[in-house]
Parts: sequence; structure tokens; C-alpha cells
Amino acid sequence: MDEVVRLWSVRRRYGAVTALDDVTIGFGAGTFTAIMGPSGSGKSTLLQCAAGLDRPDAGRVEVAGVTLTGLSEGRLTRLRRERIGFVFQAFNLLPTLTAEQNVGLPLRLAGRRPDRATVRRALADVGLAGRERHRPGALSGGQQQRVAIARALVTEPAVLFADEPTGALDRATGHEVLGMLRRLVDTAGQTLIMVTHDPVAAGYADRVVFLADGRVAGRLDRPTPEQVAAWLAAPTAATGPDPAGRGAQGLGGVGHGVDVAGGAAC
Ligand SMILES: Nc1ncnc2c1ncn2[C@@H]1O[C@H](COP(=O)(O)OP(=O)(O)OP(=O)(O)O)[C@@H](O)[C@H]1O
Repeated sequence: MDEVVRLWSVRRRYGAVTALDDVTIGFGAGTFTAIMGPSGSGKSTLLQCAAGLDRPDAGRVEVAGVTLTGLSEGRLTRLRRERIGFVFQAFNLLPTLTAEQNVGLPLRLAGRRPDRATVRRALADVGLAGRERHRPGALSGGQQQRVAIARALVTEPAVLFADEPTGALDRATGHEVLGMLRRLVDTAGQTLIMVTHDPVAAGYADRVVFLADGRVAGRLDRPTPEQVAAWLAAPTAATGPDPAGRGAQGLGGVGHGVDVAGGAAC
């Protein structure tokens, strides 16, 4: 399978803290991956490095066939604008702009005149036809996140990164947004990489990658929320020093599709 995003031996330190430690991982085209792990395990750092928002100290990152390492700030910014979409927990919409104007913003930043039909289609694709003139304050949390998703997708990015996209939403609204993201992957072939703490949210993904102490500690294919919760409930066993024991202790009863990677490629 083609990989849209690939990291090779990526390391990122902040002073004495090693946030990412020799991470090698690939993300297939048209797949939905959830990144999970305890607080401080390096999830956001992984996302930021993969999206070109942060630069690793060592290793290589490739997005849509372009190696980010060594790109000038200008070229990196252009690549981010044209090939990468990002959705945050806090929506990050501009409150004085309408939904339509918010969605058109990335096109303006890329020096393109937003075509009204393109912007309206992006809003319709996330179920917001008829809300084009609403400002964020007149929209519900779920609708605001849909505007943010339309904004991230309007440039037709090769990959969409989402950092806790349902963290600020109630459970029912979160399900709606996750269902919509799932459909984007299934029907439009969107590649999606999402950080989440929520096993239910991770259950929408094709694969869960678990981080611990800045390393890839394991992965779970076709995850159910119960399998994800079982993994998270035994992180020490799952990432312990004995590779043979890790699988047996950390994943008891989890079933098929489970792999303990221990920092190796996924
Ligand atoms: N800009 C920074 N300066 C200093 N330390 C940082 C910085 N960013 C991250 N770190 C540290 O790197 C480690 C990994 O942080 P990161 O935010 O990637 O973890 P996370 O798994 O996303 O955590 P959380 O689930 O709490 O958001 C942590 O120890 C964190 O304190």
C-alpha cells in the first residue's frame, strides 16, 4: 500500500526530555489511524513533526513524496498549506468571519481566490449546506468543528491530521463528527491521522498506534473500544522489558490484529 506519511528514526528532544525516541512508522493512503498513549508519551509531538509544524532533531519525515527535513521555512509553509490539513480540539475558527469565509481562508493564504462553488461544496460535504453565512458564535460546537474540517479539506490535502477533534464535544456530537471523518476515509479515500485519549473514538480508526515514552509501543488493527481500553489498562505490561511477556501479559484476551512493535516500524 502507498504510504502518504512516513517517519524514519525520528527523534525530538526538548531540553532533557526526549519526546520522540527513534520513531519509525508509516501511514497508508486512504487509512484512518488513531494515535494513543499516556499523557506525555509524545502523541502531539509525533503529529507536529509529521505535519511539518515542528522539526525533528534527527531522522526523516516524508509527506506525499516530499522529504520535509531540510526544507526551507517558505517551502515547508507552502507544503503545509497545499498538502496538509489540520483540525484541533478548539476548532480555531476566526469569530468575525462567516463559515464560508473561514473555509475560504486557506485558499486565500495560498494566494488563490476562493471559488464560491468550491467553498460551498466543502461545507455541503460536512453537512452544513445553508449555514454558509453563519458566524462561529451562531453555530453549535459540532457545527463549528465541521466548519474547521471543511476548512482543512478545502485544499484537498494529501493527509488530514486531527488532534483530539472531539475533545470539546459532547459524546453524541463527537460520534457524529467521528462518523463523518470515517465516511471521508471510506468514500473520498482521505488519509486521516488522529490523536485521541478516547477508546471509543479510536474504535472508528482502521488502526491504533500506541506510544509510550516517545516510542511506538504497539498497534492494534480493526480496533474495538474494548480492545483499546484493554491495552490502555495494562500499559506497563504491554511495554515491559520482556518482548515475549509483553504480548502475553499486556494483551490477554485482546484477540487478533494485535502487534507489539516496541519501536519498530508499523
Ligand atoms: N515545547 C515543548 N517544550 C518542552 N517540552 C515539551 C514541549 N512539547 C512537548 N514537551 C514534552 O515532551 C513530552 C511529550 O509531549 P507531547 O505533548 O507530545 O505528549 P502527549 O502524548 O501529546 O501528551 P498529552 O496527552 O498530555 O497531550 C512531554 O514530556 C512534554 O512535556
